[in-house]
This record gives sequence, structure tokens and C-alpha cells, in this order.
Amino acid sequence: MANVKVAVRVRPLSKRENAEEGRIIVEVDNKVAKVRNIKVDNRLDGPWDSREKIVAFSFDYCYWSIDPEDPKYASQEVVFQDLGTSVLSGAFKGYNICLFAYGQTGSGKTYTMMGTPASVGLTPRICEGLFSRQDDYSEQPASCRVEVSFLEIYNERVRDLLKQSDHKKPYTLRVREHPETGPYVQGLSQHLVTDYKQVVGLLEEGIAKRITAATHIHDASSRSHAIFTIHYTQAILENNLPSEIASKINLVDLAGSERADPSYCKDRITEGANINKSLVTLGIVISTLAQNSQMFSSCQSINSITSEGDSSPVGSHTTGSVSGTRRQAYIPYRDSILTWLLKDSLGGNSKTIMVARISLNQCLFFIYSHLSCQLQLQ
Ligand SMILES: Nc1ncnc2c1ncn2[C@@H]1O[C@H](COP(=O)(O)OP(=O)(O)OP(=O)(O)O)[C@@H](O)[C@H]1O
Repeated sequence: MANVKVAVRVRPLSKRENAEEGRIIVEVDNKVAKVRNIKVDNRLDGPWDSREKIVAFSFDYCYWSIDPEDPKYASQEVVFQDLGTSVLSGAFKGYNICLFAYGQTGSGKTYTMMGTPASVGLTPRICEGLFSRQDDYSEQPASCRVEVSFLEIYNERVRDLLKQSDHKKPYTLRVREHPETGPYVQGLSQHLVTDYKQVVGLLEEGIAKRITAATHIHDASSRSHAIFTIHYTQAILENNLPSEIASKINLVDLAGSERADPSYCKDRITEGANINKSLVTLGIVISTLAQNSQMFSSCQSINSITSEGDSSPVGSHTTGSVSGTRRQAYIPYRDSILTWLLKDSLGGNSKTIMVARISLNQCLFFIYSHLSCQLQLQ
């Protein structure tokens, strides 16, 4: 599944983690992240004992963002130059693109996707790139239209982050599926934007409305999945006739996963269960897409040997016959609102980039178990 790329980023320890003498147990070496098994390490004297287990994973990109003085330090700009420009060039070619940040609570997802005023993240940089396209990407400037929407999924309900109801509570909206254009949120506000400043204004408005709460690790944890969508339409001339290239960019800041804690109140436990369930569904959807894609390529090579032009066409979203004997596995998009809404960005005419965030030891095994399935995708 060459259309999926996976990046990993390691953030510095927070003040709290430093005070608790937390240790970073990940090392980054070019495209490889090495993780030490902390349980083995704890039982032995001294670090890096020969009996300790070091597991290495390779990714499309590994970012070490611990110390700005370090020569291998990956700043927000470095991350943008790899991932953001890849999103932009895909959108210019007419792909649907999905870039999402995944990781435990407090691992740095919002920092990477949105950033801070002093250190702007991927989403505003990508928007800036869309408006400065003529300078960097295009030989022939195309006239384009940019429309954005911003929603959050909280407890499997969708809320518009850019529209308020009369009661000062965000709207709860329904997800529907159009037979041709796919899933959509009924009544979600769309905003036509003509410059970077307008987008940043909308982004700030939406971020301020997101639901946050304190977790054990992060005082201002986002408890919802946020999807910022850019509809980018280019007016072109094809064979001297006016035509359009439309692409959709979904920039997703996922809610942080956290181990269930019985001391939390009922609402927080429900909230955490919904977050974890939708993240598990996301993992299942992506790994099933990867399996189907592997099966499709192996059947294609068999077909090309045994017969010519005999293989059935396969849509990446559907259950169907590949060679007449093997069936594509069912993809449970509708098991969560998150995967249902991202359906046309995860399969088909799409490119997906995943930024997994690693911070310190507690999150490692959680991230592992999900990333190990991502690794098969490369
Ligand atoms: N690369 C980084 N450099 C410096 N500080 C960072 C970096 N990544 C994250 N941080 C800081 O760590 C803290 C937690 O980051 P952030 O809010 O992005 O986490 P999160 O994964 O979105 O958490 P949650 O899922 O709980 O919302 C913030 O104070 C943020 O500024």
C-alpha cells in the first residue's frame, strides 16, 4: 500500500516528566527508531545492558525533536518540508489526502498538527502553501477555490467547530452517505477562504471550541478527534475546454488514547472508551486495506502470468472477487464515525500520511501494537 506513509516524532520531556525523572527510551537513527524494553532495563544495573531488548522499527520518516541545539533536531519546518509539501503536491495533482497524528495523550499531536503561535504546525503551514502555490509549485498558475470545514467527533457525535447554536453549545450533526460522493456531515458549515489570514482565524476559532480535559499526563488534553478539511478545486483547461480538478485534504488531530482508569468519573470513562474504540477501528480499517491491497497485487501478478486482461476490476472500498476464488476482506468503515467520515480519504484515490508521536516510556507498547500493523503498510 504505497499510498500510506508513516512518520514518527519524539518530543522532549515535559516539566512534569523531568521532575518524575522520566527517561527517553527511544533513539532515532535516520529512518529507524530503536526502542528499549524498559522492564528488562529496570531489573538490571546500568543502562543498555546486553540482556535488554532493543527493538528497531523503520519508518518513512523519523523525527528527533528533543533539543533544538542537536544537529539532528527536527523543527516544525523540517516536518513541513517532508510531510506538508507531500500533502500539497498530492492535492495539486487531484488526490484526496489524509494526514493524521496518532499517539498517547500528551505525546504532541496537537503541537505537530496545529502548533503554537511561536511554533506554527502543519495545518497552518499547509494552508499557507495552498495560497502561495504560484511561487513554489506551479508552472502555470491555476485559478483555485479553497473551502474549509472544521469538526470534532466527541463520544461518537459530530460537532461543527465553526458554527454555534443559540444555546452557545456546538451543533451535533448527522453523518450520511451519498451513493456517489460518499459519507458527509449533514449541515456542516463550509467556509470559502481567500487568504491565509482568514484560514488562521477559522482555525483559531475552532481550536478554542474543542473539548479539553486534564488527563494524568496532560493538563489540557483534547478529548475529541478534530478534522480540518480543505476542499481545493482548481479550474483548468483540458483540450481547450474548461474543467476542474477537485481534491480534499483531511488534517486530523486524533484524541489521545489513555489506559482506562476506574478512579475517573463515569463520563470520563465513557469518553475514553469511545476514543479507544474508534482508534482500534482505525487500526483495523488500515490493516484490512493493506491486506486487501497485498492480496490484489499478488492476484494481479498471478493473473498476468496465467491470462491477459481477465482480472476483475476491484474498488478499494468494496467487498468483491479478485480472481474468482479469493474475496477481499470486509472493511468496517462504519464501525466508528471517524473511519466512516475518512472512508474516501483512506482508500481509493487517496494518499495517507500518519505521524505517530512518541514521548516517553509509558506510551511505547501502546504505540508499538498499533504501529506494528502500520509497518506492514510500507
Ligand atoms: N516537539 C515538541 N517540542 C516542544 N514541545 C512539545 C513538542 N511536542 C509537544 N510539545 C508540548 O507537549 C505538550 C503536549 O503536547 P500536545 O498538546 O500536542 O499533546 P497531544 O498529543 O495533542 O495530547 P492530547 O492527546 O492529550 O490532546 C504541550 O505542552 C506541547 O507544547
